[in-house]
Amino acid sequence: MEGVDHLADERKKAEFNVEAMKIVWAGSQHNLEVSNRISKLVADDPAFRKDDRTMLPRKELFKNTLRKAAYAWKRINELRLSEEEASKLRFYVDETAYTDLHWGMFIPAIKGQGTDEQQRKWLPLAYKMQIIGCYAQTELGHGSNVQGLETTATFDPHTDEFVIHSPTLTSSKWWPGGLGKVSTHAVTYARLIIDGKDHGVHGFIVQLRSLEDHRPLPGITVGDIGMKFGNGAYNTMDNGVLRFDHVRIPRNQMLMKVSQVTREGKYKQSDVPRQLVYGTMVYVRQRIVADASCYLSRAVCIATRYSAVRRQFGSQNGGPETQVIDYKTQQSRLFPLLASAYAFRFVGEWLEWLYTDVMQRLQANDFSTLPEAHACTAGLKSLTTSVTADGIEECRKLCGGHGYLCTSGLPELFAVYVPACTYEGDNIVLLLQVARFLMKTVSQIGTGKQPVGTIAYMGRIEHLMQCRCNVQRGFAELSADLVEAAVAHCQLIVVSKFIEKLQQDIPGEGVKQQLEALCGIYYLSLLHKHQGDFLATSYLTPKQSALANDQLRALYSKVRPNAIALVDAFNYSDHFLSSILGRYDGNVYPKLYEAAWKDPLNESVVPDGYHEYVRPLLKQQLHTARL
Ligand SMILES: CCCCCCCC/C=C\CCCCCCC/C=C/C(=O)SCCNC(=O)CCNC(=O)[C@H](O)C(C)(C)COP(=O)(O)OP(=O)(O)OC[C@H]1O[C@@H](n2cnc3c(N)ncnc32)[C@H](O)[C@@H]1OP(=O)(O)O
Ligand SMILES: Cc1cc2nc3c(=O)[nH]c(=O)nc-3n(C[C@H](O)[C@H](O)[C@H](O)COP(=O)(O)OP(=O)(O)OC[C@H]3O[C@@H](n4cnc5c(N)ncnc54)[C@H](O)[C@@H]3O)c2cc1C
Repeated sequence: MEGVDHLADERKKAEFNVEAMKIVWAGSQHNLEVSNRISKLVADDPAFRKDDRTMLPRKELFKNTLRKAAYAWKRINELRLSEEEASKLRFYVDETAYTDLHWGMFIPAIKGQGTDEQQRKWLPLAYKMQIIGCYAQTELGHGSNVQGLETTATFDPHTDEFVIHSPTLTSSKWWPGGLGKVSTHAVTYARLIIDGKDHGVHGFIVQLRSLEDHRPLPGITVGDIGMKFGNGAYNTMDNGVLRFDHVRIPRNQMLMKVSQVTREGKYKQSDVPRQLVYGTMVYVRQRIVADASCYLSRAVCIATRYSAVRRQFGSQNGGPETQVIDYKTQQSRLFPLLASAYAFRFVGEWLEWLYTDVMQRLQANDFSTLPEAHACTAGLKSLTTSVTADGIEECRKLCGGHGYLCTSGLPELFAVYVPACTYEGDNIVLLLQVARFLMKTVSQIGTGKQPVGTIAYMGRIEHLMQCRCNVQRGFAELSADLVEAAVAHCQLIVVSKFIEKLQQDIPGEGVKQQLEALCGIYYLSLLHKHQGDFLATSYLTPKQSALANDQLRALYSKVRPNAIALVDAFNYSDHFLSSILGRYDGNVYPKLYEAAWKDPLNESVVPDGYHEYVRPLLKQQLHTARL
């Protein structure tokens, strides 16, 4: 029935102020107001339609993305949107595009690694989109091992230029988003060679395409790497391949904040750590953590609403069947994900603060917190993206068969999100970085250095103080266990930031109580999952473990009546969710039925191909049957 809220009874059960929770989720009243305004702007504009995305062939899909990106840019300028509003617009348009890399990596790379003079030259062009850039680091042969990149940038003192070259097939740049078909420029990572000496990997601004006719410049071979996983999804992006054949660029196009090459060909290093060349990745990892809660909450919103609509079994005396959300098994799969969405929101806020703090310290030449910032961004990126990708898939299963339909919104959400486990650093490779940081900390505790920040707790673990460890010895052999330790460390950060959030003043009737329940679900479900480890190490007795499980079940019951309101607090419009199962009004069945008839396959009653391929079979069967 149109206009009826099928979830109204569920909404009436809420024991807290949903509007106040919306503010907590958004971060502030101001953020909520901006979100509401921009979300409506996008939802009301037919140019941002996206319900046909999974059905479009690649070329059409890609052209459509170009159209949307250009239109978004036009609206940003017409409406004079601020950076914050423009970023929200990108969020609600909800279509991965070359612009993500231009704004999200190309510009930050120039800002982070370019000198003031380089920034003055390149940033105004990039801000006005008079040049469009990408981040060309990964190659066919190497992604994780950045120091293994093969592209060379050889200094030519006669012409004061670098010669950028791809010496092997495996040195071809491979994967950069926006590179395939759109970017005019790339921040390109290459080995700096001066006078035959290899100075390692550095960033260079290289023009790829003519600003007149968009054709590749001499010496450049560039194109798209082909279709990726899923329909729609990440195929709106032109991930590219790029080869250089002795391409010359002026010396001043090497990004020279961290190290410089003089006119005479002298290599000079600033006082800053060389790891700052990796700074763009730290920035983006932090952004990815902030985004994880958005993707997870979106899937959880769909699965929670549908679980309240869907009924199976349990009818008493001809009454309605049981809502599947009332099954404890459904709750034990769904509610920890709901709790994780909130937990990731708060840890994302904290990581943004940490990143800002580190950047301010770097300005003042204080590099002391850089290793911790690297470990936190790498580890939390790994943890939150893995849980989110698995969580989206779990939400699909929680929606039964209908979750497998594209109109549920979940298949595309999974396909567009799952590469986050790989890009910006493979999740295992990043956890190994955290493990290395933890082992270094242990070795420093042995020398009497007190750990601070997110590793302060290690100073309170008695037996660690007796440990003497060499970071390399046994590291590879024990790496699988060390990765588990790294995950546990990151989970501890998430839990502690959730608890810190609860220590703040949180207005709104019942809001804090709901967050306390979710926080409990978050850490108790982790404890439940890893109870074998806790029991084996005697951190818990079997009795405590059983009590914790009882408490967890009690919290599921506490959250149950509030579940719909807790996902309403994410404040997602139907346009943004793009899911029949997750509709705000819960009017699922008529809409599923209606949508089926819109599938192109149903445009004709007899399908194309029937006469060539089906009818001959049927005729043959008829003939056999007569025999
Ligand atoms: C129009 C409207 C507006 C629109 C607005 C849009 C805004 C969008 C905003 C954001 C969206 C962003 C979109 C994202 C899309 C993502 C697309 C994907 C991009 C990519 O994938 S780019 C490529 C990423 N590649 C990687 O991540 C590679 C992974 N590998 C590495 O990072 C490293 O090589 C390593 C960490 C594995 C290191 O290996 P190795 O041991 O060889 O290390 P070394 O190089 O020798 O260094 C050792 C030393 O350095 C420390 N270290 C390492 N990394 C860092 C770091 N990043 N920062 C600080 N320190 C670092 C390491 O710990 C060692 O230290 P110690 O010697 O132990 O002390
Ligand atoms: C959708 C998408 C977009 C991307 N966009 C960009 C972009 O814009 N710009 C760009 O430069 N790059 C981009 N990339 C590339 C991306 O950054 C790399 O794919 C990523 O860093 C992983 O590197 P790899 O492919 O070399 O994986 P590999 O390192 O080859 O990983 C293969 C396997 O080996 C394991 N492994 C690797 N090293 C170790 C180790 N030391 N110890 C234990 N196990 C290990 C990994 O865990 C993994 O299981 C993108 C990738 C994708 C999928």
